[in-house]
Amino acid sequence: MLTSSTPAYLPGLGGHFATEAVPGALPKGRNSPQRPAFGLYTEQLSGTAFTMPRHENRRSWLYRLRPSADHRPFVRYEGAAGLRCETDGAPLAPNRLRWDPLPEPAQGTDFIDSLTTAVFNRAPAELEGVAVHLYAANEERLDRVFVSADGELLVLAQQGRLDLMTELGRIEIAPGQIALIPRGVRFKVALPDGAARGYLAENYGAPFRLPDLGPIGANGLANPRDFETPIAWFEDKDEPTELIQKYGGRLWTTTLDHSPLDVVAWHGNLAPCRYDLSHFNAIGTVSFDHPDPSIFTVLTSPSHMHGRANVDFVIFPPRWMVGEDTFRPPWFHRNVMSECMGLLTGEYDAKAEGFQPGGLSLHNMMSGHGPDVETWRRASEAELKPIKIDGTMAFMIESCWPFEVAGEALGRAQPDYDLAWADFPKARLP
Ligand SMILES: O=C(O)Cc1cc(O)ccc1O
Ligand SMILES: [Fe+2]
Repeated sequence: MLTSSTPAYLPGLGGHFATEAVPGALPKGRNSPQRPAFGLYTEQLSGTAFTMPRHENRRSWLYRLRPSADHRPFVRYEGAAGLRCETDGAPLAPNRLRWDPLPEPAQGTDFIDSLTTAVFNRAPAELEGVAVHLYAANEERLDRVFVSADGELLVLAQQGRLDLMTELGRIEIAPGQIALIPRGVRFKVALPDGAARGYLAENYGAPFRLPDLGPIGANGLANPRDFETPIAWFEDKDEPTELIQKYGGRLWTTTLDHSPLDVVAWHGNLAPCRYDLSHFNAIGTVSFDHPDPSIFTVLTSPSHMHGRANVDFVIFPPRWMVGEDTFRPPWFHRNVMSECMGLLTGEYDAKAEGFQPGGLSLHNMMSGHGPDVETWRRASEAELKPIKIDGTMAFMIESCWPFEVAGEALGRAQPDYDLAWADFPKARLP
């Protein structure tokens, strides 16, 4: 049995896993025996309605030291002042926006208190929409556990590793790797490098899944075997532990007399996982034209309209550009979908400057955008030999619902982003 302090993982996405940290903890042949082994408590964690069709049904069975029902009332949590899906009250303007990375956090800022909302749409109770938050932490607080009842969390590490100690196991991610934490799964965050920065997309809607591949065939893009789910891990800790829950867009707190990360064994298909974006099998043109960025979809959360995503998580990874007679960077476009982009490392091929790693941009429904003037000039004049776009990883959280801008974030936006598209020379007719 694996007992080392290094997390161990089970490969695959969408499978049914069974794992126990103590031999004999997992019941055999049934979910809720009369007397579970060692006096463990049985709990079903449902990520979809009981009645969802089988291929979309997500739930796991947890066997834990204490039932998670054992807690006193939650009261409002007053920290994490930046985690607010609220506007400044003004109507949403059809402006393009871009942000520099978050400023240095004050000393002693942990992961939870560092969470800062940038953009959001819909509301948790609608079970649709997504919020994009950033984190920049420099303090480890292992006596505090976080959980979002509002949505599934997609964690994108940009600087510094995270050790996500979840109820279902421990996940380590380094910059360029992502983690997916299902709605309702509790976790605390260790910072092996002492500090960390990154992004958090909180998906209120249908759980993320791999996109259909259509004519691409049975393989490609993100392959299921590259996702890794942790084996069961738990802590047996009878010490005061603060449990901070995001619920209805607000934060709530209660203090337990034990760690809630006490799941000794579990089985099912609702579990956290991680994925290294360098495993993404990028597909692009080998003839001409710049394809739609949907070819770079890692994960999708469908909306109720077939083919139109509640959220697509899209990346722009290192890749060869070989298109002939083609303007190779992203074209000018106006999109019915709304695009929020971040940059994990390197440079993004549509922007010559101003879009920094750790930064964010917003191009909402029907906002004209695309290459900045410098990128347009270079790409229009470039010799079209094969070139490798390397050392870069941008991503997009694309949603069918236009994003609102958090009041606090609006004040931090770059004042002159529109200038990225000023001074294009006018076309000359014959
Ligand atoms: O706007 C962006 O930079 C994202 C994007 C990239 C691309 O290659 C095509 C369309 C698109 O929206
Ligand atoms: Fe775009």
